[in-house]
Amino acid sequence: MERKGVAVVAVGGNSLIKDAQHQTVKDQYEAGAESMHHIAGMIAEGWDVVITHGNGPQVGFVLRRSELARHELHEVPLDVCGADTQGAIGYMFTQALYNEFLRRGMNKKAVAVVTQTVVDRNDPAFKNPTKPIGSFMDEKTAKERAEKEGWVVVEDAGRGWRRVVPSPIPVEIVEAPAIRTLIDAGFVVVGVGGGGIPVVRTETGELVGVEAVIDKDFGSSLLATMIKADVFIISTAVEKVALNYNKPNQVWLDKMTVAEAKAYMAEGHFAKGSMLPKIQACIRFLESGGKAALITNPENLTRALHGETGTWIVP
Ligand SMILES: Nc1ncnc2c1ncn2[C@@H]1O[C@H](COP(=O)(O)OP(=O)(O)O)[C@@H](O)[C@H]1O
Ligand SMILES: NC(=O)OP(=O)(O)O
Repeated sequence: MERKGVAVVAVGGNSLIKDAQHQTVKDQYEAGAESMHHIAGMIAEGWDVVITHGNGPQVGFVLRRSELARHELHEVPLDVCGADTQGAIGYMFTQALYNEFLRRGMNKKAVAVVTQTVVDRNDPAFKNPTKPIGSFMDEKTAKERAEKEGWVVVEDAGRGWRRVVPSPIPVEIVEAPAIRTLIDAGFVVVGVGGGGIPVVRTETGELVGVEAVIDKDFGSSLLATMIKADVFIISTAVEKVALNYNKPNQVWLDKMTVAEAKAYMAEGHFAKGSMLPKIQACIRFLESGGKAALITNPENLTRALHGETGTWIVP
């Protein structure tokens, strides 16, 4: 089969948790399997794929479980909670892909890589938590937790209140060379879950975990740069990016250049905490030598790769 190139596909958190009523492991498996079904479609067409994913809700659930059990068991630091989510989501995705390849009669294998992401220990984000994790709460519960448990809480994009933690900028993906080697050997890789487990380098060059959650779009974009991916794809809930999103004069975009994306960003078209980091992550990839970035939803991945839909961002 003709090889089309290497694609890094960042799968959004909403692909795993549709709403507050569908959060069980079974629900998450089914939601993840749906995305894997669409990604298997692009693999069948010849793309070599690295799948990355969010972990915002899940890492908060693991942390909360640890806090609620502290009268009986040791607590789990946030970096280890992140590692736990990579394992659980990596397990779900690779199993869903295994079953998908079996059904399609495809000779492909998927593997999940526990991934560490180096951050700067002096990143100002450590003093200014911004990354929402875990469940949504009402304002009263959020304020009580802030008071009693020392949480920092914010109102998250009109959807309710959430706990926030530091989210430093990723500097290096430690396992990027291993991921590239696996791709070159024909594996489908699941990696950089939750943007990678945040670690810092000590003065002697050793790695140590830190309490933070990296933005998965930024971690995924850095991986795409480091492995020289041909295309960086963000798979989220919308088929295309819009100007004047959700307003009467909304316009869907087929394509924009980096310069146009920056101008639209300055005009405030992309919401902070949702579309803005995705556009910024695409710009970083393209300004670091990447040739093309694409934002679309899982069901339109192959159509978008044929140039029929999605929003393409080019240098
Ligand atoms: N200009 C825009 N165009 C399209 N979607 C937008 C825009 N601004 C904000 N959004 C919202 O951003 C969402 C994607 O962000 P988010 O839900 O945080 O992603 P994910 O969980 O997939 O990483 C879209 O589903 C849409 O609701
Ligand atoms: N780590 C991260 O960015 O996760 P979400 O995309 O689920 O918020």
